[in-house]
Amino acid sequence: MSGLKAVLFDMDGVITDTARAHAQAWKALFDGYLAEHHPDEPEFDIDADYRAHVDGKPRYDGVRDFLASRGISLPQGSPEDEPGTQTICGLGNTKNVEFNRWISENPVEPYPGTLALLDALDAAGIASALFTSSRNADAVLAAAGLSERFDVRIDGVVMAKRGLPGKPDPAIMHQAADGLGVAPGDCAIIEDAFSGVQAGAKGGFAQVIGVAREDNAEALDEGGADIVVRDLAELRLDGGRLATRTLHGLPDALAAMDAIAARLEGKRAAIFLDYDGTLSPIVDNPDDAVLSGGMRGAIDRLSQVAAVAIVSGRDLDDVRHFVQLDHLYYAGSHGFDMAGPGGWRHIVEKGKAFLPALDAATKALGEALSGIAGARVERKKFSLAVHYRQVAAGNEAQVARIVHQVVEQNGKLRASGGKKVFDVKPRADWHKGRAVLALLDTLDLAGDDVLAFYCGDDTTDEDAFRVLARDGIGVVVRDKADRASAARYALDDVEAVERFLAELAARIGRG
Ligand SMILES: O=P(O)(O)OC[C@H]1O[C@H](O[C@H]2O[C@H](CO)[C@@H](O)[C@H](O)[C@H]2O)[C@H](O)[C@@H](O)[C@@H]1O
Repeated sequence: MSGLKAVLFDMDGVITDTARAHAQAWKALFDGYLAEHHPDEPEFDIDADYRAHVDGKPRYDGVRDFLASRGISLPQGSPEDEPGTQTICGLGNTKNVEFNRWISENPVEPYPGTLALLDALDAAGIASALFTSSRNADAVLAAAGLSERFDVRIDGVVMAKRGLPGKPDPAIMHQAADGLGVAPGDCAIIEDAFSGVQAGAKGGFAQVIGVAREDNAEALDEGGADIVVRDLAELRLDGGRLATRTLHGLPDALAAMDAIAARLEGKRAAIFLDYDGTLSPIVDNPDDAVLSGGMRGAIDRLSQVAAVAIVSGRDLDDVRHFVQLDHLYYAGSHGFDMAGPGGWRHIVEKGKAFLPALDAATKALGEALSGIAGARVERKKFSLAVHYRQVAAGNEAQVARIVHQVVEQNGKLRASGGKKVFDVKPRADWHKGRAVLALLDTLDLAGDDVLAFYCGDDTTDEDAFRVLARDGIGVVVRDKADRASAARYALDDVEAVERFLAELAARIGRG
């Protein structure tokens, strides 16, 4: 197989975090329209309806397809129709007003993993281009500081001028490849929408990469993606093709100490450490996960030469009790609850609204799991964990079913799988990665003169690896089972973490 000559990127949800802005704008439009004209129809489902009917499509196609899914048809109208006009175009224009309001009121952030991949493509001499059905590409790229980043850009405005059909037709992707002078068979497509991966699969491209930031990996796979990742930080170039980074394939952080030290030169260090499975070995009973004296000493020495914070899924008080180093910063409940020396405390405001939902889920899960021996519900202030390490193998599927049922009925929470645990967290845009960024800000460490490290072992740590994918260093603790990871280095086990922290402290101390 020859190497890629170009990679073609979709925009919303692939380059910028604007897919949720579209989803919210569509919801505002359709909920308003349905309430007024079809009050018996259920509201627009921001996940299911968004993905099935509007994601990735040109604006007016999205209006038509969603309304058709509810058996509603409207006249097409014209693009000049005022927002609010009862036509396909009029409703599409209303959605656009909502979308533009969102981007004027919220920061538009490029994903660090995408920027890291773009850098790697530049370094390898592989061209990149952007295609999007959006007519707002100018505004979105400007807000993200990426106006000049792509030599070739085919957007919704160009599509309208050239009369190009929308996805799942691959015309827009072919035009982007043409613009670069590269044949489709030498290009990879990166897409987060079902209609987009379908288009890529039809279009004769060398590789189609699906980006499943939510629980839609299976759908993208079925749509024709060759590789599905959660974030582009999980991709690497291998022989000129895109491949997934996995725990077992990542370079060892101890062996790469010289390269790591070189990146530290002239910089201050900020070290973020997960607790279970990283600082203390995984044990059967969460109450027994004590920190060894050796590890405590290594963390303490590191904290003399760098800022150190512990970022855990555990309750804040619980993890502080295990670590027992009062001069460190801590983030508990997956980052919703933070504390530091001198009585500093910061509770993430948006977490508070979820306390009743967490209370209800704790009660429902406690009752539903009471008949399953070994199942345990651990409540943290802003999250909860359902442990099944001590559940008989034959009953594990039942625990999973109960957790998913309770979470679905609750509606305000989401569950993710970890090491023999389901972490149940608020359905809010907050996670360990956001907590790391917030702590860097708080500690005045958010500049270019700081190199941030994050060490972790489980799926919830991937959020932190992703935010540091370009400007920081993610180090993941390997597991027997391989899986994709956004980290850049790996360590074998908790002992290796201790050696790594000790070596890091020594090198920072010397340098
Ligand atoms: O973010 P972390 O600090 O890694 O916390 C993640 C969860 O860790 C704990 O559960 C895990 O470790 C236990 C003790 O080794 C083990 O018994 C369990 O199977 C693991 O999933 C903790 O109890 C949870 O609250 C954390 O969410």
